[in-house]
Amino acid sequence: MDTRVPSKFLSSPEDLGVVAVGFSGGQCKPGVDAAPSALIESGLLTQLRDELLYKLHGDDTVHQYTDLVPHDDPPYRSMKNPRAVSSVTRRIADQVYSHAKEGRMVLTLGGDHSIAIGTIAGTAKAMRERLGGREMAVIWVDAHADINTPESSGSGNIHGMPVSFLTGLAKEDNEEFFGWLQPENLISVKKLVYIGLRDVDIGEKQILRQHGIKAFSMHDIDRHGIGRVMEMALGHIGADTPIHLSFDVDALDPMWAPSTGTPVRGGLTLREGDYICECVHETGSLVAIDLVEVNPSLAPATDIGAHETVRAGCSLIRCALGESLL
Ligand SMILES: NC(=[NH2+])NCCC[C@H](N)C(=O)O
Ligand SMILES: [Mn+2]
Ligand SMILES: [Mn+2]
Repeated sequence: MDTRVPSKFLSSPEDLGVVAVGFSGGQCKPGVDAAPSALIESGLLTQLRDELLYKLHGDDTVHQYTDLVPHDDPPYRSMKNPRAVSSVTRRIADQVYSHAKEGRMVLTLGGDHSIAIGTIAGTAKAMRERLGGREMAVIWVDAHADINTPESSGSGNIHGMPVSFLTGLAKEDNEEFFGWLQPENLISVKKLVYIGLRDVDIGEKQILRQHGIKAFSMHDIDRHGIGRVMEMALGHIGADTPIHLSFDVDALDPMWAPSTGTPVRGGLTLREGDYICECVHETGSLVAIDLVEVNPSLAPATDIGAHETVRAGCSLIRCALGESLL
């Protein structure tokens, strides 16, 4: 049954561009590159086609981007695998842009969260072009803020830095190291909203405070409930702004999503995660969604964990794309 809410900013909202990114270079644990295949094998795309009635574009093949990963990629400004992540995200930006400029909804299956440098760069540019220069908003659902600069990062893992590059807080002129990001690829810190935070580095807290970035931590969700938090989050963005939803599966409690590289206890229930996605769908403003950091090879104790995490990821995506309960 077609239960989708009419879309405000897409010219062909029933068309879904799918980008499957088998890339793990933004962090050090292998396996997160296998997530797109695991999600697809569990039937995600079939469900989107047959149950939610989307026309899928792009392909079922998972991009490995091996042609873009150099043999030798020494750190730069303390970033690990900087050339690989820069060139892969640059390619992703083109892929996402080409779907979004056609007025399609875009679904990107990661991969680690560094890939959001590409997805958001792609939609931000397409929305500006399609909507007369209008800025897009980003809802970043995550245990982490991923807003370290190369200098503030303790790990050097670029999956902890995408938001600093996307907001222009981290700057770099060299094309080899994200210098390809142009003003039209960036988003404003005023249009960024976090939900689910509970493991934020000291340097990141300073950045959030200094720029007055809207953030709803797990504490806020405990205090107000997820219903009120979503009202406040969407109220901050406003009804006339396209939304890119970037969902890190580690926002969910490890009880629901144990197979992920940097799990943090005290997270969202699966129902709260689904609710966030349903509310974003209901706005009619959603233009793109990323699901990242599912790592099927990290299954504590049994491989039931991997299966559960993949299932949770599929559920989040279906909710964001209009699956309704009744
Ligand atoms: N996308 C993620 N899971 N990010 C985790 C980031 C952890 C830590 N803040 C770092 O910068 O390394
Ligand atoms: Mn995270
Ligand atoms: Mn993240």
